[in-house]
Amino acid sequence: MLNKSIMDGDNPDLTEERMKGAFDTDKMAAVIYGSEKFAIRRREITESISRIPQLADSKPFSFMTREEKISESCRKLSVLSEHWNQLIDTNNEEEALHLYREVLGLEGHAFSLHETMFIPSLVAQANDEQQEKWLGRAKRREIIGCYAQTEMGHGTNLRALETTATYYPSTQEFILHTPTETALKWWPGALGKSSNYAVVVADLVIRDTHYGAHPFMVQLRDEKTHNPLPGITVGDIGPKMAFNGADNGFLGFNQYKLPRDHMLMRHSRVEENGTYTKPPHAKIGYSSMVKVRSRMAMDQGLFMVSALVIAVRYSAVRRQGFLDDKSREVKVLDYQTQQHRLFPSIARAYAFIFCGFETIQLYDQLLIDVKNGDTSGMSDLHALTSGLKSVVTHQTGEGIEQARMACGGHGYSMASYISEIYGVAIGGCTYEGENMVMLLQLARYLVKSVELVKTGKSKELGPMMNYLAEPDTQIDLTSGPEAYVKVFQHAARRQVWKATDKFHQLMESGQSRDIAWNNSAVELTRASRLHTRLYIMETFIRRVSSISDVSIKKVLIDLVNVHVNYEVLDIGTYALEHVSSTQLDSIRSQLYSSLDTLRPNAVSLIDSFQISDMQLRSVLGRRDGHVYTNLFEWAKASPLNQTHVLPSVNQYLKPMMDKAKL
Ligand SMILES: CC/C=C\C/C=C\C/C=C\C/C=C\C/C=C\C/C=C\C=C\C(=O)SCCNC(=O)CCNC(=O)[C@H](O)C(C)(C)COP(=O)(O)OP(=O)(O)OC[C@H]1O[C@@H](n2cnc3c(N)ncnc32)[C@H](O)[C@@H]1OP(=O)(O)O
Ligand SMILES: Cc1cc2nc3c(=O)[nH]c(=O)nc-3n(C[C@H](O)[C@H](O)[C@H](O)COP(=O)(O)OP(=O)(O)OC[C@H]3O[C@@H](n4cnc5c(N)ncnc54)[C@H](O)[C@@H]3O)c2cc1C
Repeated sequence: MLNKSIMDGDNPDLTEERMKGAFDTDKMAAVIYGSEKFAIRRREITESISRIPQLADSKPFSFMTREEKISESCRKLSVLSEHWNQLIDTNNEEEALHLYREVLGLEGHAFSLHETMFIPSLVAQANDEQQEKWLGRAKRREIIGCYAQTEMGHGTNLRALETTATYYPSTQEFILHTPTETALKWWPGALGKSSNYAVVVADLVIRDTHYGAHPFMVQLRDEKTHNPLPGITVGDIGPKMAFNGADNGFLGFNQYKLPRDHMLMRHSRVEENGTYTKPPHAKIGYSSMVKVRSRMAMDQGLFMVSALVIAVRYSAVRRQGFLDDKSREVKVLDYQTQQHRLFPSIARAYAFIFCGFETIQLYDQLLIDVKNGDTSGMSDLHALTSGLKSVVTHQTGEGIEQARMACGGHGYSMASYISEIYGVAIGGCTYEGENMVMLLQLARYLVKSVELVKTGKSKELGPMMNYLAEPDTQIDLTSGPEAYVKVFQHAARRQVWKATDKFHQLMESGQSRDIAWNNSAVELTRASRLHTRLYIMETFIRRVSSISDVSIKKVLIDLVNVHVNYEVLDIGTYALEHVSSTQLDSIRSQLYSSLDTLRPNAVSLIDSFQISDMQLRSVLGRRDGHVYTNLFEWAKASPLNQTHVLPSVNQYLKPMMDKAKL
């Protein structure tokens, strides 16, 4: 049996799809998750969780109020705390994240920022003594932490953060203060009600000199009573578009005293007498953001996959309309439009995850290099992850929304759960740097790279930038996926040079640097997107080329073909400058035939992600495919259906109708 999801009693339409799969889904899982070892560990963890009934949702999550969701996730966290060491290797971040996803899903929880930003901030920013003091406690979850940087008035422009940390040598203390309403910390996940500690980013002030954003370890609540400490105002910012299981919060300080050694001092220092030592790289304090951005291709890929698991499985059991055979309605997955809606997103999800593995490794390496005093890789990774986070979040949003529409009416129901996935994923366009802003960060790097080429310093180009110095060449589209890479290289190079030229010309015409930049910004963001999409395509092809298993490689090449054809058509207006409209027509035909080729493996490709029903929380996406019976059961569980007549009917509608009858 190649598709390891096949089980007796499943919907026969799904079983039929799984029987068609031409590759072993366990082997594909090993490719997706980077190693056979981790793919096996994922399955073992999922299996162990299923043997602990208290870890299951106590009722359908979509019917819970916000308060119930928060309480439910805390209940599960307390159950988890009894089993942590048996379930996972607690030093393995990927195992921990898998456990969180399986048990707590994606709507957020008390530890939402603890693993992803609080601990990483301590790892990257605290010195050895500080790590000794806090890291163990954080890892053992004796304390709960978050990352409090954004303020009501400023999130993007970190240089304008208003919260101050003023150092007084006489007492060897910092005074944290929130000088205005707009200086309130606003948005940090799990800050409002759960966390008792935070890494707070504040403007360091010593003897009236402002040194800018620096991280501080701050206790917010009493460890015994959990009450806010004197001088601290903290609370929840209210319901959001999604992610409502998390208590994103506000935080204000009223002349709050903090001992000197609570500034995280691995890279910059304040001595007892107030002498300041600056860090080896000006932006080293931003590393927690780079860490999260380096994870986002992977995490967003998994969000998109969740929506696709639901939409593809449902499309295989949903029958509507006819093709040739008029005796039985077809699976909607057989419609070309449905395939065109879903398959390119499957390809992107695979591509994002492969990129994600690469950037996570790059961050881990950078962390080691920085600890050894080498900060030279920071700019490259900042540029790469800034572009990648922006492109993947945007395309993930598009892909999830298409998946929702691909499920027709039931896709709009919370029974599909796709709207929740969409709401959570789309937050990624904003958090960790608003997408336009981050595309412009990459653009700075691209412009500098063109300037290097223009001044004959191509040898100094960073990784992935050499193509900017190469001349356009003839493209032979019959030469395989590499030809499509060439199309992207041509298009990205042309756009990067065009945007840079525009920026330079505007400055030469007398505009200041900042105004010229702003007047070139749309073209610059286009350049960043093309460059990033080129990187995604190259990584995808490189990863697939490295695979040795024949059946896995074959289906992934089919997926690459969908990807390259779709992507080139998607940038048609840029591509037309390098390929003819006749060539584009032939790419279109190839795309349609690549959709056809992929069709028999569609269900196995998404099954290979091995996302459990517990995590999916979707009636439409159930592994067994028994959608309709369970849809009815799900609706019956609605609180509205627990009584035949609602109090509001007796209170308002009935009197109104009775009055109308008089
Ligand atoms: C969730 C956890 C648990 C389990 C997970 C399990 C399952 C997942 C399921 C659910 C999770 C779902 C959702 C998660 C939910 C919530 C999200 C979580 C966290 C969110 C956190 C946050 O949002 S934290 C706040 C983030 N804020 C930002 O990103 C702010 C953006 N702004 C900036 O970064 C900066 O202000 C700026 C870079 C835009 C500008 O900085 P500035 O100092 O002004 O610098 P510039 O003048 O522009 O540039 C000067 C040079 O410096 C270079 N630079 C800038 N930054 C860096 C850097 N980081 N590294 C290296 N170099 C850098 C820049 O390029 C310039 O270089 P030049 O050479 O051109 O001069
Ligand atoms: C779900 C979620 C979770 C979050 N979690 C945390 C957290 O844990 N900790 C934390 O500290 N923060 C958190 N945040 C805050 C988040 O990081 C910020 O909202 C984000 O960085 C964007 O900043 P902003 O809100 O100031 O947007 P703004 O900068 O006000 O953006 C508004 C508009 O202005 C544009 N704009 C701004 N500056 C420029 C520029 N220089 N050039 C061109 N256009 C520009 C943007 O593109 C956007 O269109 C979270 C946010 C969300 C939504």
